[in-house]
Amino acid sequence: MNAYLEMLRKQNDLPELNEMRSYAEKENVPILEEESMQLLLQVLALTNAERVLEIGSAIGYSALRMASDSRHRKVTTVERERERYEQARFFLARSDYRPSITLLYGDAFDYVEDIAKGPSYDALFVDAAKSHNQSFIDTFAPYVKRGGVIVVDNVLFKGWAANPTEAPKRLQKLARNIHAFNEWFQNHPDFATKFHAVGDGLAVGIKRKTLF
Ligand SMILES: C[S@@+](CC[C@H](N)C(=O)[O-])C[C@H]1O[C@@H](n2cnc3c(N)ncnc32)[C@H](O)[C@@H]1O
Repeated sequence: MNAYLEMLRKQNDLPELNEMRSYAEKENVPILEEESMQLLLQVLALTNAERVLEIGSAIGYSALRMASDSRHRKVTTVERERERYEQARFFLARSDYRPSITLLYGDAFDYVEDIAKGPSYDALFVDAAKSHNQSFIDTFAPYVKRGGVIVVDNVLFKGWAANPTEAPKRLQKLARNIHAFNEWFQNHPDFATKFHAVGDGLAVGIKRKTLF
Protein backbone atom coordinates (compact mmCIF):
# COMPACT_ATOMS: atom_id res chain seq x y z
CA MET A 1 0.00 0.00 0.00
CA ASN A 2 2.82 2.40 0.86
CA ALA A 3 4.47 1.70 -2.49
CA TYR A 4 1.18 2.53 -4.20
CA LEU A 5 0.83 5.84 -2.33
CA GLU A 6 4.46 6.63 -3.08
CA MET A 7 3.86 6.02 -6.78
CA LEU A 8 0.88 8.41 -6.72
CA ARG A 9 2.71 11.09 -4.72
CA LYS A 10 5.76 11.02 -6.95
CA GLN A 11 3.76 11.76 -10.08
CA ASN A 12 4.25 15.49 -9.64
CA ASP A 13 7.62 15.37 -7.89
CA LEU A 14 10.27 17.94 -8.84
CA PRO A 15 13.40 16.31 -10.34
CA GLU A 16 15.72 17.96 -7.78
CA LEU A 17 13.88 16.32 -4.86
CA ASN A 18 15.22 12.85 -5.70
CA GLU A 19 18.75 14.17 -5.59
CA MET A 20 18.09 15.82 -2.23
CA ARG A 21 16.56 12.64 -0.78
CA SER A 22 19.52 10.56 -1.99
CA TYR A 23 21.98 13.04 -0.49
CA ALA A 24 20.09 13.06 2.83
CA GLU A 25 20.11 9.28 2.98
CA LYS A 26 23.78 8.98 2.06
CA GLU A 27 24.95 11.69 4.45
CA ASN A 28 22.55 10.79 7.26
CA VAL A 29 20.73 14.11 7.23
CA PRO A 30 17.30 13.78 8.82
CA ILE A 31 14.53 15.12 6.58
CA LEU A 32 10.78 15.06 7.10
CA GLU A 33 9.20 11.67 6.44
CA GLU A 34 6.79 11.57 3.50
CA GLU A 35 3.65 10.80 5.56
CA SER A 36 4.37 13.80 7.77
CA MET A 37 5.13 15.90 4.70
CA GLN A 38 1.74 15.07 3.24
CA LEU A 39 0.01 16.18 6.44
CA LEU A 40 2.12 19.33 6.75
CA LEU A 41 1.37 20.35 3.16
CA GLN A 42 -2.32 19.62 3.60
CA VAL A 43 -2.49 21.74 6.77
CA LEU A 44 -0.69 24.61 5.00
CA ALA A 45 -3.08 24.35 2.04
CA LEU A 46 -6.21 24.19 4.20
CA THR A 47 -5.15 27.26 6.14
CA ASN A 48 -4.05 29.13 2.97
CA ALA A 49 -0.62 29.60 4.50
CA GLU A 50 1.34 31.94 2.26
CA ARG A 51 4.04 33.06 4.68
CA VAL A 52 5.80 30.19 6.42
CA LEU A 53 8.66 30.31 8.92
CA GLU A 54 10.68 27.11 9.28
CA ILE A 55 13.18 26.50 12.07
CA GLY A 56 15.67 23.87 10.89
CA SER A 57 16.26 23.81 7.11
CA ALA A 58 18.91 21.07 7.02
CA ILE A 59 19.55 20.83 3.24
CA GLY A 60 16.41 22.76 2.27
CA TYR A 61 14.26 19.74 1.43
CA SER A 62 11.11 20.61 3.39
CA ALA A 63 11.47 24.30 2.49
CA LEU A 64 11.45 23.37 -1.20
CA ARG A 65 8.49 21.02 -0.73
CA MET A 66 6.52 23.75 1.06
CA ALA A 67 7.47 26.46 -1.44
CA SER A 68 6.71 24.36 -4.50
CA ASP A 69 3.31 23.26 -3.21
CA SER A 70 1.67 26.65 -3.72
CA ARG A 71 2.43 29.42 -6.19
CA HIS A 72 1.71 32.09 -3.59
CA ARG A 73 3.77 30.65 -0.75
CA LYS A 74 6.96 32.24 0.61
CA VAL A 75 9.12 30.25 3.00
CA THR A 76 11.73 31.68 5.36
CA THR A 77 13.96 28.96 6.75
CA VAL A 78 16.86 29.04 9.22
CA GLU A 79 19.75 26.57 9.56
CA ARG A 80 22.57 26.83 12.08
CA GLU A 81 24.96 24.16 10.75
CA ARG A 82 27.26 25.67 8.16
CA GLU A 83 27.69 22.55 6.02
CA ARG A 84 23.93 21.91 5.85
CA TYR A 85 23.23 25.55 5.09
CA GLU A 86 25.78 25.49 2.24
CA GLN A 87 24.28 22.29 0.90
CA ALA A 88 20.79 23.85 1.05
CA ARG A 89 22.13 26.87 -0.87
CA PHE A 90 23.62 24.55 -3.47
CA PHE A 91 20.40 22.60 -4.00
CA LEU A 92 18.08 25.60 -3.90
CA ALA A 93 20.22 27.71 -6.25
CA ARG A 94 19.27 25.40 -9.09
CA SER A 95 15.55 25.38 -8.32
CA ASP A 96 12.86 27.43 -10.04
CA TYR A 97 11.44 28.02 -6.55
CA ARG A 98 14.58 29.79 -5.26
CA PRO A 99 12.80 33.20 -5.32
CA SER A 100 10.12 31.81 -2.99
CA ILE A 101 12.63 30.79 -0.31
CA THR A 102 14.63 32.98 2.06
CA LEU A 103 17.42 30.81 3.46
CA LEU A 104 19.11 32.16 6.59
CA TYR A 105 22.31 30.93 8.20
CA GLY A 106 22.66 30.92 11.97
CA ASP A 107 20.81 30.15 15.15
CA ALA A 108 17.10 30.86 14.80
CA PHE A 109 17.11 32.70 18.13
CA ASP A 110 19.50 35.27 16.63
CA TYR A 111 16.90 36.24 14.05
CA VAL A 112 14.12 37.19 16.47
CA GLU A 113 14.59 40.92 16.03
CA ASP A 114 14.56 40.69 12.23
CA ILE A 115 11.52 38.46 12.28
CA ALA A 116 9.73 40.81 14.68
CA LYS A 117 10.19 43.67 12.21
CA GLY A 118 8.46 41.88 9.32
CA PRO A 119 4.81 41.03 8.73
CA SER A 120 3.39 38.12 10.71
CA TYR A 121 3.56 34.52 9.46
CA ASP A 122 0.66 32.25 8.60
CA ALA A 123 2.51 29.17 9.80
CA LEU A 124 5.52 28.13 11.86
CA PHE A 125 7.16 24.75 11.24
CA VAL A 126 9.48 23.68 14.04
CA ASP A 127 11.89 20.93 12.98
CA ALA A 128 15.11 21.72 14.86
CA ALA A 129 16.74 20.87 18.22
CA LYS A 130 14.00 18.87 19.95
CA SER A 131 14.99 20.01 23.44
CA HIS A 132 14.15 23.60 22.43
CA ASN A 133 10.66 23.05 21.04
CA GLN A 134 9.01 25.02 23.82
CA SER A 135 11.47 27.92 23.50
CA PHE A 136 11.00 28.00 19.74
CA ILE A 137 7.25 28.32 20.19
CA ASP A 138 7.50 30.82 23.07
CA THR A 139 9.86 32.90 20.93
CA PHE A 140 8.34 32.67 17.45
CA ALA A 141 4.61 32.01 17.95
CA PRO A 142 4.04 35.72 18.75
CA TYR A 143 4.93 36.37 15.07
CA VAL A 144 2.32 33.91 13.79
CA LYS A 145 -1.08 35.47 13.12
CA ARG A 146 -4.13 34.36 15.12
CA GLY A 147 -5.77 31.49 13.24
CA GLY A 148 -2.31 30.52 11.92
CA VAL A 149 -0.72 27.13 12.54
CA ILE A 150 2.27 25.80 14.42
CA VAL A 151 3.53 22.40 13.31
CA VAL A 152 6.13 20.43 15.25
CA ASP A 153 7.86 17.24 14.06
CA ASN A 154 9.23 14.27 16.07
CA VAL A 155 6.75 14.57 18.91
CA LEU A 156 6.66 10.76 19.29
CA PHE A 157 10.45 10.43 19.11
CA LYS A 158 10.31 6.80 17.95
CA GLY A 159 7.72 6.06 20.66
CA TRP A 160 10.15 7.00 23.44
CA ALA A 161 8.21 10.15 24.38
CA ALA A 162 5.55 7.77 25.71
CA ASN A 163 8.06 5.46 27.39
CA PRO A 164 11.31 7.32 28.09
CA THR A 165 12.83 4.40 30.02
CA GLU A 166 12.75 2.32 26.82
CA ALA A 167 15.01 4.81 25.05
CA PRO A 168 18.79 4.23 25.05
CA LYS A 169 20.19 5.76 28.25
CA ARG A 170 21.73 8.78 26.49
CA LEU A 171 18.35 9.71 24.96
CA GLN A 172 16.13 9.26 28.01
CA LYS A 173 16.43 12.87 29.14
CA LEU A 174 15.46 14.10 25.67
CA ALA A 175 12.53 11.66 25.56
CA ARG A 176 11.27 13.03 28.92
CA ASN A 177 11.80 16.56 27.65
CA ILE A 178 9.75 15.86 24.50
CA HIS A 179 6.97 14.34 26.61
CA ALA A 180 6.94 17.44 28.84
CA PHE A 181 6.80 19.63 25.73
CA ASN A 182 3.88 17.60 24.32
CA GLU A 183 1.90 18.08 27.54
CA TRP A 184 2.71 21.79 27.54
CA PHE A 185 1.66 22.19 23.88
CA GLN A 186 -1.51 20.12 24.35
CA ASN A 187 -2.60 22.19 27.35
CA HIS A 188 -1.47 25.64 26.22
CA PRO A 189 -4.50 27.95 26.27
CA ASP A 190 -3.31 29.86 23.20
CA PHE A 191 -3.28 26.82 20.89
CA ALA A 192 -5.81 24.20 19.80
CA THR A 193 -3.42 21.30 19.39
CA LYS A 194 -3.84 17.86 17.86
CA PHE A 195 -1.24 15.08 17.71
CA HIS A 196 -0.89 12.82 14.69
CA ALA A 197 0.77 9.40 14.66
CA VAL A 198 2.40 9.87 11.25
CA GLY A 199 6.12 9.52 10.61
CA ASP A 200 7.87 10.33 13.87
CA GLY A 201 4.75 12.11 15.18
CA LEU A 202 3.48 15.51 14.09
CA ALA A 203 1.73 18.04 16.34
CA VAL A 204 -0.45 20.71 14.78
CA GLY A 205 -1.53 23.65 16.91
CA ILE A 206 -3.86 26.37 15.68
CA LYS A 207 -3.20 29.72 17.30
CA ARG A 208 -6.57 30.59 18.77
CA LYS A 209 -8.33 33.68 17.51
CA THR A 210 -9.63 34.43 20.99
CA LEU A 211 -8.27 33.14 24.24
CA PHE A 212 -10.21 30.43 26.07
C1 LIG B 1 15.54 17.47 11.25
S1 LIG B 1 16.63 18.62 10.57
C2 LIG B 1 15.57 19.60 9.55
C3 LIG B 1 15.01 18.87 8.38
C4 LIG B 1 14.26 19.73 7.39
N1 LIG B 1 13.21 20.48 8.04
C5 LIG B 1 13.65 18.87 6.30
O1 LIG B 1 12.67 18.16 6.60
O2 LIG B 1 14.14 18.88 5.17
C6 LIG B 1 16.93 19.70 11.90
C7 LIG B 1 17.89 20.84 11.58
O3 LIG B 1 17.68 21.87 12.53
C8 LIG B 1 18.91 22.55 12.72
N2 LIG B 1 18.80 23.32 13.97
C9 LIG B 1 18.73 22.83 15.23
N3 LIG B 1 18.59 23.83 16.11
C10 LIG B 1 18.58 24.99 15.39
C11 LIG B 1 18.50 26.37 15.72
N4 LIG B 1 18.41 26.77 17.01
N5 LIG B 1 18.51 27.29 14.74
C12 LIG B 1 18.62 26.89 13.44
N6 LIG B 1 18.72 25.60 13.06
C13 LIG B 1 18.70 24.65 14.01
C14 LIG B 1 19.92 21.41 12.74
O4 LIG B 1 21.22 21.87 12.46
C15 LIG B 1 19.34 20.46 11.69
O5 LIG B 1 19.98 20.61 10.44
